[in-house]
Amino acid sequence: MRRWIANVVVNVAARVVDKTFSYAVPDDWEIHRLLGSRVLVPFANRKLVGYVQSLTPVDVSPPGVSTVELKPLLEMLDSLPLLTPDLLALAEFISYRYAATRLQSIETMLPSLLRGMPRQKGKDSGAKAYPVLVRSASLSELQQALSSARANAHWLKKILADLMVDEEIALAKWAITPSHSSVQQLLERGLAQMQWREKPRLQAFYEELALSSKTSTKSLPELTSAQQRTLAQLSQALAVKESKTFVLHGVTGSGKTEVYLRFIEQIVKAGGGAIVLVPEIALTPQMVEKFVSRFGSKVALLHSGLSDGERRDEWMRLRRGEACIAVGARSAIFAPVANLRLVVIDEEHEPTYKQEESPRYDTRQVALERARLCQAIVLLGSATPSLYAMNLAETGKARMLSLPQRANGRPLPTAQIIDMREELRNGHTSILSRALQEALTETLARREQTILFLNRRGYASFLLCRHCGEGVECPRCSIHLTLHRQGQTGGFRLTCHYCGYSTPAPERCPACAEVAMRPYGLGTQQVEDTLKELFPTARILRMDVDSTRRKGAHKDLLDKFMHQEADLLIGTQMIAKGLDFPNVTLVGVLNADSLLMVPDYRSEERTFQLLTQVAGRAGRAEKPGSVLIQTYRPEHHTIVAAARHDYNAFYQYERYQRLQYRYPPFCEIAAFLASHQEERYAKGAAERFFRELMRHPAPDGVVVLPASPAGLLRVEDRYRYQVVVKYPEWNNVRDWIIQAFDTVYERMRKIQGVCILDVSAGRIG
Ligand SMILES: Nc1ncnc2c1ncn2[C@@H]1O[C@H](COP(=O)(O)OP(=O)(O)OP(=O)(O)O)[C@@H](O)[C@H]1O
Ligand SMILES: [Zn+2]
Ligand SMILES: [Zn+2]
Repeated sequence: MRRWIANVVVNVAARVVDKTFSYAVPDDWEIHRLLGSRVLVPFANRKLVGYVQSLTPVDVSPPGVSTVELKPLLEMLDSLPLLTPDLLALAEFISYRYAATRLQSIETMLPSLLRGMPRQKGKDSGAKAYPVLVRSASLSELQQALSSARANAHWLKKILADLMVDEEIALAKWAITPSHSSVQQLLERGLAQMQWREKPRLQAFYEELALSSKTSTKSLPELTSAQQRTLAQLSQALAVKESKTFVLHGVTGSGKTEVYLRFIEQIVKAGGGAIVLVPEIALTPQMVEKFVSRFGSKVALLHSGLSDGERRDEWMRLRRGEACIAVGARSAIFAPVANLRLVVIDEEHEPTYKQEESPRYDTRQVALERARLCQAIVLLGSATPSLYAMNLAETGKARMLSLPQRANGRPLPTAQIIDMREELRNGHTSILSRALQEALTETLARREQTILFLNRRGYASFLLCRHCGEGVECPRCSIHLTLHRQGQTGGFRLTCHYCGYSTPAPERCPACAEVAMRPYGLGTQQVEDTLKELFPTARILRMDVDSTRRKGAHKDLLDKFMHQEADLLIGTQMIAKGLDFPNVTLVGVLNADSLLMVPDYRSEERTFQLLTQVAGRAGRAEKPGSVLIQTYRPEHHTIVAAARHDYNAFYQYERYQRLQYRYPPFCEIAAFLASHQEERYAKGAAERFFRELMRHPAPDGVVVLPASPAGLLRVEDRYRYQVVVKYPEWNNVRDWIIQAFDTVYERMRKIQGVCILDVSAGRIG
């Protein structure tokens, strides 16, 4: 007789219990439902929830005598296992690759309502059950039943005819209840079965969208030859069924989305599933609409804008196979899509694909692993592929696909660099150069639309005393407070963009008490003011974190702009991504330099990406577009390359720099962060970690930078120190790093109790 041992990840957060615990599976349990399910286990005199990570058979002879003395599992908590085998394997990968605990890795995959102890579905669960009839006989049997039905059995004939078309139909279609005599007859004769389905709250949304766009789906555009070529290569890879990675480099407006849609259509027709990742779903409503209107409720949306209940419902629809396309932000990479054939990462270069809390995974890397486990395809799409993606292609781990022209055959907008030093020399101090003012005037006169991009929200970057030169810092973070105006006419406040601290803007300098405070550094609110003065009749919208706090505000603003109820849209990077407005012919970048000044090895890459994305919003339909880039550094190679749409020039230069100074993708970076309310503890912990590392010889090719203050020394009242390690490959350094980490982690926990050490492994891009 065969018995089973269940290896369980128990719901205890401590790092010391980061292992699986073994329990005996009671003999009468259904083993096939157990793997990946939640179970109740006895643990240190308590009953805790755990996740069954694996099952081990034990051959027991003679029957009834166990070779191991294990406590038995107490209860199975899921009727359908939450985690499929590929997700269980992926969780293992994540805890190994990003130095996270097994529990963290599993829980990061699940919607919060499906973590830990199952909750009773309360009023808010939203999932309402509705009855469906499911065909349970062959078509010929149904045909037979239909032809032998009595002439006046209208209902029966109608239902039978419908069931021959659709395998499953909601009773609502015929507006009848389960007790209807025709239904009862079908059930008795075994021709159909009654089942209950949960109705997700988002269903109404899907139905509405699908209806409103019925007309547009009829007229799908004919693919361009480049799109056709791309699709053909993807289809070929799909046919072989092995894991392949593609980097799709398509200029802005080249029709990447259409390629995703057509490819997914093929996949779904063949019974496969897909995951489509977008940087931030709230910022890409147009993308979501395209998917839902093409695929209806086969799409499940997964993102942070949903309520917990909605997220759970959407997740379960995928798990039960009712939906097969997951569209969502970063964490949708863990969507339980069955028969997964494709993962699309749109705008793969976006920083939001890196999770900045434990487990600190890079979505692109997780996607590659998941695809490997499922023999699926990964498609990394971008107008400005990241250095990471390009490196995959160069090292033979991915293949390049390209869409070098806009889908409608229109040229990319011409871009002009405006030298702001020249403006100043000529006595023009306005935030808008003369050229941009003129272009704006003309665009307004033509009744076309303009987008102005500025990378800073609020009114001004900071307040500075003209008398003593002091600024105002956040009392809890080592950063200057940003000046904000409340409402259209309200007073001014100083706000911390890190911790949210806010205080009325002082009239007198807090340091010297002089009335000499002046704002410096342009913010979106100030630009809005200036534009209202310059163009009093223009209709202006502002889009940034502050103007889009209300749920749905983002979409409302975009809809307004889309319906041409405004002439001018001012915004932060929120407006850079994926928007497709046909009437926008002018794009202005107010201060390209502010992007370059961020002290980070990625700031030039980021600048190039943002400038290209923003510029790409202009002239997307029939009318030609133009782009004006204001800068104090007109010769900077990044700005020049972006203005020329010269990706390759930028890429070659940047690649050389990264190689020369050894930065990702030519190595990986792991950072260890120690933080504490008292500076000496944070510093001490980081130093201790450094010493602990040094006690063992470093593997080849590893560089360790000694403990130093993190980018921002203090955030939310905690001092932060870090140790940075550069290494060629995680496999070779993992054990060396983890032993030092665990040692220091334990010691610090015991000595100071509150000192947190955080490990961030594997910065790859
Ligand atoms: N084959 C085609 N013929 C005509 N128009 C097309 C075709 N394919 C896509 N389009 C249209 O071209 C526009 C740009 O397409 P899409 O938004 O997919 O581009 P994209 O490559 O994702 O651009 P971006 O990177 O700027 O977001 C859309 O309005 C889309 O409907
Ligand atoms: Zn002062
Ligand atoms: Zn702060």
